[in-house]
Amino acid sequence: MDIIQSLLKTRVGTFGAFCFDDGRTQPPVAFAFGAYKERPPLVRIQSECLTGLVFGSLTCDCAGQRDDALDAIAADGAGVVIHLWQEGRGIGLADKMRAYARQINDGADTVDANLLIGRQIDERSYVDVKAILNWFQIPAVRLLTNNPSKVDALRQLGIEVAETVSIPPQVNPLNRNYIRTKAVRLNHTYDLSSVDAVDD
Ligand SMILES: Nc1nc2c(ncn2[C@@H]2O[C@H](COP(=O)(O)OP(=O)(O)OP(=O)(O)O)[C@@H](O)[C@H]2O)c(=O)[nH]1
Ligand SMILES: [Zn+2]
Repeated sequence: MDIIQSLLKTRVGTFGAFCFDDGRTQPPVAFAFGAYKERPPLVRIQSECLTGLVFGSLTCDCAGQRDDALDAIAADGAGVVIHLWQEGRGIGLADKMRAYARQINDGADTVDANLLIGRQIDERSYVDVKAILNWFQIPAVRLLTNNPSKVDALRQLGIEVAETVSIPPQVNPLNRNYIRTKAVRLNHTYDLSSVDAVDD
C-alpha cells in the first residue's frame, strides 16, 4: 500500500490529505484537520453520492452533511473525514440510478427502491475505516452520524465509538420525504418535528 500525503485546502481550513493507494481505481481517502490529543477526535465517514456531493441534488442531504461535518471538525479544532466510494449505500452507481427510477416513477421510498431492484437496503462495509484509523493511531472516535447501523458496524469491527455526534439534516421540500424515511425506517436519530416543519 502506498499512502500518498498532500494537503486539501477547504472553505474551513487546510486538511492533511491521505490517499490509501491499495491498487483499487478508487482507493479510500482521508482528510485530517488539526491535532487531536486528549479526547477521541470527531470522525466523519462519508459515502460517495455522485448526485448529491458532485451535482448538488436536492433530493438527498449528503452535501449538507458534508458541509456540516467540515464545520463541526473545524469548530472542534481537530477531526478526520474518511471518504468511501460506496455509492448508493454500497450498491454502485448503476443500481442507485435504477433505485432512483423506482422512486421517481413508482413512488417507492429509498428503502423499498433498493429491495425492488434485488439489492439489500445497505451493502456498505467499513473494513477500510478500521485500517485507516489504525494507521492514524486513533483507537476511539466521536462519530459524526445519525445512523445507528453505522455505529453498530464500526463497533463490530472493534472500533470504539466513544460518542455519537448527530448532524441534523438540512431539510428542503424535495428531500423531506427521504429524510423522514431515514428516520422512520432506518432509525436515523433526528427530531422528526423539525423535518415536518419545512414548508412545501
Ligand atoms: N440506494 C440509494 N442510495 C442513496 C439514495 N440517496 C442517497 N444514497 C446514498 O446514501 C449514502 C449516504 O447514506 P445516508 O443514508 O444518507 O446516510 P448514512 O451515511 O447512512 O448516515 P450518516 O452518517 O448519518 O450520514 C450515499 O452512498 C448515497 O449515495 C437513494 O435514494 N438510494
Ligand atoms: Zn446523497
